[in-house]
Amino acid sequence: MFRIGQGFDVHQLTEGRPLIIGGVTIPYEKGLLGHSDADVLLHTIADACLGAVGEGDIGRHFPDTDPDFKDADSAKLLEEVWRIVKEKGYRLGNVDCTIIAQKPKMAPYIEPITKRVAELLEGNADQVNVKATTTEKLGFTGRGEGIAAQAVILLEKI
Ligand SMILES: Nc1ccn([C@@H]2O[C@H](COP(=O)(O)O)[C@@H](O)[C@H]2O)c(=O)n1
Ligand SMILES: C[C@@]1(CO)OP(=O)(O)OP(=O)(O)OC[C@H]1O
Repeated sequence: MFRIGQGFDVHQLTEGRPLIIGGVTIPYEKGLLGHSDADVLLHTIADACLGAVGEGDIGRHFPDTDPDFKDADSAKLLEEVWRIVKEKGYRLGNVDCTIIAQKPKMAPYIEPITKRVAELLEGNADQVNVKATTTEKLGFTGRGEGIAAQAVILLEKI
């Protein structure tokens, strides 16, 4: 049996924060703003996982009003989400993600991000695909005001 889930998330770019995407710190003049470390890709993947197993979303599991999650490492949040997925008897089929960012150029970081996501979902790199796109300078992503990410995940019943 298979379950499918999708995720979408957006965070604002601001000065004075590190840019962390997919668990990888990327050198850039701005970082993402959030209650946690604002890792837009890991949040998106966590939401896709939770959606696939009918467990709501990350805000329900890790409220942004809870001081425990202030500046939280989103890898730890995804590990917790993955524990729920495994508890329900699923393993990774594959996950396909898109990072929507005008800048910075993501290409040099796609491989380390893919490896990290595979590690967090206890799969292999060939089960994880990470893409990036600009929005051709259109909209909030195009103006460099924020970064968005989306993901679709397929889980297989063990
Ligand atoms: N932040 C980004 C955005 C895009 N890329 C790569 O460039 C290719 C072309 O992007 P378009 O938005 O013009 O279609 C895209 O397919 C990515 O390979 C990137 O590395 N970083
Ligand atoms: C991750 C959480 C919790 O720290 O906070 P943020 O970093 O603000 O991220 P968001 O994607 O807005 O929603 C989930 C939150 O509850």
